[in-house]
Amino acid sequence: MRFDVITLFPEMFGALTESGVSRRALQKQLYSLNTWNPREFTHDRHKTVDDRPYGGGPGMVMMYQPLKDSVDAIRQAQTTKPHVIYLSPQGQPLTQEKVAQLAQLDSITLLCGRYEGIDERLLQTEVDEEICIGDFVVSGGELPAMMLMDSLIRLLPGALGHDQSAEQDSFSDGLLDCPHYTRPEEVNGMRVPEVLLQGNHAKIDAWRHQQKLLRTEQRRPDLLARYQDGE
Ligand SMILES: Nc1nonc1C(=O)NCc1ccc(Cl)cc1
Repeated sequence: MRFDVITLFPEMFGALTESGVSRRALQKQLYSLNTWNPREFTHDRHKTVDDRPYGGGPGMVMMYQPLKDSVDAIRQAQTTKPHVIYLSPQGQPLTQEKVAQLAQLDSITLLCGRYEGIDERLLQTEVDEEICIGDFVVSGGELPAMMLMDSLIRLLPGALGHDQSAEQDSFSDGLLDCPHYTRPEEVNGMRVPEVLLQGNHAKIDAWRHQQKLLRTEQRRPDLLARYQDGE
């Protein structure tokens, strides 16, 4: 998987490349990451990437030209046609199902906005889809982009060791995850459920599935409805 990211803060993406599953996957060359700073595609002394909004109002808007030139440079840098995604609260809500679909692509370009927004003409002409990671607002598209990238990277073959498989993830089967326990068997007077200690794997699997259903019904009945409809 090739990732290209358009961002004013490329150093933020060290959070992915410096630790954990995403660091190891990069070392194993399961994906590549190139960041592109629109400031390097400006031609004025002040490297201007934003300007005041037409129609007035607070804040600034990211200008079309530096972003367009960034996208053009990314298209020029590869033979594959990248799938261009803009992260914003105006996008389609991200689901694990969508992540699984995107994980099949060869090249994804992520456009990270800052300020109040991006000139709409760039979105209309260069962006294939807008994705929202939750109904809340953060200060820029970088953290949402890293969350999307992390959810994709962990699904790449070889990213998770054989002992952690993405198939058993919460949401991978549309249900919430079951409770987990590890040593010691008793801590502060609290014991591990006996079924998990007896080594009967059919019973353990049944208990875990029942816990997933119970937890989903209690915490996210909306997901249960979709699960039962076999969606
Ligand atoms: N929620 C979300 N899901 O995806 N992105 C978000 C989000 O809050 N982005 C902040 C943001 C996005 C674009 C611009 Cl120009 C400024 C700030």
